[in-house]
Amino acid sequence: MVVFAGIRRPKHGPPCDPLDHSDPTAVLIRMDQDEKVLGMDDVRPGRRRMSDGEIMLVEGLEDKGTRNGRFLTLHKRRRRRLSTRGLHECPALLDDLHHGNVKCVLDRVWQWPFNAFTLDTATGGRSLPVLCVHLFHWYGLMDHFKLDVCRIWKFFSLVEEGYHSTNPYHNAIHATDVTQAMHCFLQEKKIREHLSPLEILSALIAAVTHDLDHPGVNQPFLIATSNHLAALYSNTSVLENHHWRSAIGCLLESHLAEEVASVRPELEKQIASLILATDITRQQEFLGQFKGFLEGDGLDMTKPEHRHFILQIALKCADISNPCRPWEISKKWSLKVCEEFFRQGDYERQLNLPVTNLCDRYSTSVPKIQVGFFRFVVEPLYVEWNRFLDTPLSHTLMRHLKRNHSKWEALQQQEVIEETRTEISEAEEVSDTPPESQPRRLSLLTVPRMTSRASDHRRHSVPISTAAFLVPRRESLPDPQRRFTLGPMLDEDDELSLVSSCSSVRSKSGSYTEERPVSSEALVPDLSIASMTSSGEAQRLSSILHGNTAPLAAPANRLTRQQTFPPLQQPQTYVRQRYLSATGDMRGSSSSDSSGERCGENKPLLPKEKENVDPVDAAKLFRKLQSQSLWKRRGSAPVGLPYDASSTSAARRGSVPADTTAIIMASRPQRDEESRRRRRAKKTLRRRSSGGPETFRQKEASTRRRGSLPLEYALTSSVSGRNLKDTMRH
Ligand SMILES: Nc1ncnc2c1ncn2[C@@H]1O[C@@H]2COP(=O)(O)O[C@H]2[C@H]1O
Ligand SMILES: [Zn+2]
Repeated sequence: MVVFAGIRRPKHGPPCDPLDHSDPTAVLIRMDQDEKVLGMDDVRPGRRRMSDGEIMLVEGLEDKGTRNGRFLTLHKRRRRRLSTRGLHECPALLDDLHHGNVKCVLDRVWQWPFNAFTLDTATGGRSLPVLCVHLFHWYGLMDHFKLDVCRIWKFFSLVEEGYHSTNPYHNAIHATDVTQAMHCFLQEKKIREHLSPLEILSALIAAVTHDLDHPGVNQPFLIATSNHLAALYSNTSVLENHHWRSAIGCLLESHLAEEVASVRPELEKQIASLILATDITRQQEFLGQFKGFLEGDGLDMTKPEHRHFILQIALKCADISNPCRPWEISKKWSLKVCEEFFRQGDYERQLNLPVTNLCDRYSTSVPKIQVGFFRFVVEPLYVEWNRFLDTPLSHTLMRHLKRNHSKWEALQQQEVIEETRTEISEAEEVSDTPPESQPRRLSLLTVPRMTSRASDHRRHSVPISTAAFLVPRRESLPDPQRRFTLGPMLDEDDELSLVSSCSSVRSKSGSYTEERPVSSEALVPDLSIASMTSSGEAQRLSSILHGNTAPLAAPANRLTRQQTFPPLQQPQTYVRQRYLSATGDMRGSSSSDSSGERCGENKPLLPKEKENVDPVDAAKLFRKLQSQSLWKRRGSAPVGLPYDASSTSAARRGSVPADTTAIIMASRPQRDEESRRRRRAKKTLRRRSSGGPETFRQKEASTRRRGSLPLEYALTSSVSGRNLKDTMRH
């Protein structure tokens, strides 16, 4: 044991032996696979079979083991055991195997090439509580704060439950990933040496709860759809405020709050401040301050405020650390985050809202998004982080970041070439086909979406109800070919994992299921945060959130829980009020941010409206409400602020009337795009018919003109403030 920041903790143990002699299960499994004594299909009904993930994990471990010869003796043991026992006769052994695998992953939890997906598979989807309980033990927090292990487990289970498993990206695995990254940063000497147990406790809880109850859409979307949270937090750090308040809700409900009563105010303050710092729109603010410290008097880590600032930066880095993971892991995260963006774009399209550039699967692509994100968001922060740490870990991060960046750039280039080729072949077709019937082409490297084809046809200018009857969209390449093109980007697993559990999906027979009618409820399937109940309850929630820190009686606990996450079983009479709804009675409730940081006061909310309106009229009603309530909504830009209509994202600010922007944005870019397209096609044809050689540069240039606003624009402006808010904020 060594003493660490006043806490007792075990030393790093030697790397565990995955096929430890005391772990007979692994032996049995290996025999099953190698010698086919027990085929997987032979497992009797009712017995538990190994999942694919478990088999892969064991195979991976075995490969390593058998090559270096460490497990030779096990081969002997294996034979002996097999003759006496079969896996199917003792399914409980699989639990041991589970534990062996989990232990193996956890023993490497301090290493950077950590794969949260592997831990999730090994733990049967419980990576979040497993990792956190492990870390709490590892740091000695259980002993130091005399925490009850059951309450700790309950707390992390609640947190896990609070993440939406239906989100491709903002789910519990992302929380696990960020917490592990935070753990790595906390191990860095410059930081570790000075941290107090309370700071470690706050940092870990903040990391694991930093996106709690994330709805899978960003703040501008919540504002544009008049979500009650936007009003509750005055359109300011809406999600981040909700995340930290949800974290406090879990502390209360698990009764962990009572166990840390002596430090609770400080703990809550730190959690709030750390989570609020993850608001990506505040990146410039933090970066400027960080640079100031590094270039000026430096940071004095003996000062609590400096330590807290570094923890804020550490959490921000951990939150966007996926580009710094090894390529295979990083790529997986990239695909997932883009799929979430694209889903939001689909919702926006269905609600007749202007589609955020970054979220439009038809006009942007994963490599494009990644290149912009790496260049304008991740690198600037990590350059400074590396300057501060300057350790083997930070060098490793930078190495991965650069390598991954180059790979995305190469993929983007490849995409440009593919697009150019397709453009030429399309141009040839154009000469025979009237322009009106030309389909919109998908980028070759977009995340595949296995939803109804019908939704692909829908355009802003086409009424939702008629969209389903349009002629199917043609693609430049037949499906199998598209798949092939996606080869370097996606493996089978990626594709499958991107299937939305909520969208229409391809049925087993291969046909596509019907698209659901458009209603705000259907659009965001798991938006539990919007499940506010009656105004009375909302008021009680408000009082709990804003300062009533007295120990809660049971009903109050239940209330917090109910407001934060969807009740497991909703009463029959429960009326959901999402998007279009807010509670009139809440007007009087007051709000104060106990952290004193960027948390807005309560403003009068929209008139009470039920969400279960006629789905066909949802968009109409939505626009009406928008215009009715606009004067009440506060935004960071005044309502009448002139804005650049060419920027979709700018147009989507909550403070700008959604109805007018929807009209402008729905018609303008499309018309422009169409006419540009025709001009381009004609030009290409002219060039080709005149027999003039077309250089690559020319091709590239013509391709670049395609689509709506280039990502670079959004991101560059975002760095200076405005568009980043609208695009990146999740
Ligand atoms: N690989 C990525 N590509 C694009 N955006 C990302 C990527 N990783 C993280 N982000 C964005 O950065 C944001 C950081 O905070 P969030 O986790 O709330 O939401 C995240 C996403 O919106
Ligand atoms: Zn996050």
